[in-house]
Amino acid sequence: MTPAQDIKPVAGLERAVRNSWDQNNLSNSPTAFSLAAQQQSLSSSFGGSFARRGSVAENMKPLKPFNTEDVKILLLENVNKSGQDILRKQGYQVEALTTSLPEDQLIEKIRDVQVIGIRSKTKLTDRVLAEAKNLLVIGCFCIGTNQVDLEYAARQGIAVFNSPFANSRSVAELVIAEIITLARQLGDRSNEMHRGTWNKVSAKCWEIRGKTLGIIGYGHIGSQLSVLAEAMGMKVIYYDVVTLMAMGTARQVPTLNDLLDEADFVTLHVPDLPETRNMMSTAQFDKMKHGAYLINASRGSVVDIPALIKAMNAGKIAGAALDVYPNEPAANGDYFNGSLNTWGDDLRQLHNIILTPHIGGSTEEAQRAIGIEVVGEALVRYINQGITVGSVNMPETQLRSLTLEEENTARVIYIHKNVPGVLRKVNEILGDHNVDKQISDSKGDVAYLMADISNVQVGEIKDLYERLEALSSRILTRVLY
Ligand SMILES: NC(=O)C1=CN([C@@H]2O[C@H](COP(=O)(O)OP(=O)(O)OC[C@H]3O[C@@H](n4cnc5c(N)ncnc54)[C@H](O)[C@@H]3O)[C@@H](O)[C@H]2O)C=CC1
Ligand SMILES: O=C(O)C(=O)COP(=O)(O)O
Repeated sequence: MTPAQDIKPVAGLERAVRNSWDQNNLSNSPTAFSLAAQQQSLSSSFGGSFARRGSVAENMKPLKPFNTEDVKILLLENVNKSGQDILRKQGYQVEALTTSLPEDQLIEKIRDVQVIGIRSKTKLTDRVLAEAKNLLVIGCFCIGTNQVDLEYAARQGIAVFNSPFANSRSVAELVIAEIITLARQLGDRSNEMHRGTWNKVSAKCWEIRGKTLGIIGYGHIGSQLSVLAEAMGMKVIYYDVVTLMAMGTARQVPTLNDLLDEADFVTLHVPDLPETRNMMSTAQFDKMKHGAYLINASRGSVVDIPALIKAMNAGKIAGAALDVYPNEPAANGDYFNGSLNTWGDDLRQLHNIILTPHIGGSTEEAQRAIGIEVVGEALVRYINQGITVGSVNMPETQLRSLTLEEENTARVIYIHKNVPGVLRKVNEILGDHNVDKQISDSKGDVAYLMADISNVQVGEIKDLYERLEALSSRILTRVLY
């Protein structure tokens, strides 16, 4: 059973109508989750077609106490079927596309959906998110979240989730393969054979045993790689901005230059941040050992490609493997056609360079695991129960899952500006009912409040909802029951 099957939607009044941070520019027009529709689903829930008390077996089924089929989900970039299946089983409307979309088409589609699932290519900028009036949640079916304006999303009340380590192993294994491939010039030999040339050489081909691997960024991927590399007889050093426990006999070095001085192979596993942009450029290549190798499977922004080309042409760098690039296309097809990158042709001419199309995390195992994790442990729990554990841009809050046995109970979710006095006003409104549990936390400008209230009648929910919506601190109100 997937975790998502345990998370039942709580029956409910859902409203995705949102105010933007600037209350004056707001559209309050009802959406797919309009009040009328909610009331309709509400009355059908209580009109006998939906029994609140059911057998355990009945409760194991994906229930539809509110119209889950009203929830529209757009999945881009070939999100794995494992995730799609769970969403469809929940009853949501799922549209799954194999590619990313150009911005104008993305804007057109995002206006209409409550949930979007993306991978590393789709850029959810403030410009795009400003149009996403119905969006409740973004699922990044990958590790990196640099493609989403996380702060802007939070200020719009849109939670963002990712899969923090389900593809780490796949990346680490790819890098191991690349280290050996570069050390033995396998790419060149294979290309020669494909062209019909037998070129048996041992000059400048090496074992990796006893060589030093320098890992920049010792997080999930860097530390996995460290273990694999040591098992193959390499010495491992690493550089990270934080002090981290070494795996095995690896050793943290204090500066990037220390790492570049010592390493035979340098591999990058840092996120895309202002501080990591072009962190490998001319000065860093100059610092590397003569005949060292460079591997980048992190983000294309981290390596200055023209500087790498120069260092390789000068013979300073003996080989490189690139999985990521500054501009990556939205779909499979032509890439090095000269229009995207002026350096494309120069890169392709180099010897002993492995160029892969951002496939570090592209294995069956990783994609299946990511699909299940992002959907089951993030999206469904968030849509159905408002739980934000694992969110990368909202405070992490959790109350135990509400069950359908709990009569006259509602879960209030109130995402609001993190300003003084909000809790007092919210509690004045909730105070007419019995507040069983409440949790509130903030992250930067945004705070997230969850409260389970009992002794609330269905007829009272609309009023409760409207009073919360009227508060000036409000970003998004949801009442689930
Ligand atoms: N090629 C591919 O298909 C994939 C690429 N990635 C990329 O790999 C990156 C790393 O992934 P994880 O290891 O899971 O991330 P992580 O967050 O676990 O580790 C990143 C490490 O980099 C360190 N770091 C941050 N800034 C630094 C700096 N300026 N200098 C040195 N260290 C710094 C952090 O302290 C952290 O320890 C992701 O952010 C993503 O962009 C991730 C998965 C697949
Ligand atoms: O997980 C990541 O951050 C990756 O870079 C993998 O991206 P992808 O899912 O292959 O678009």
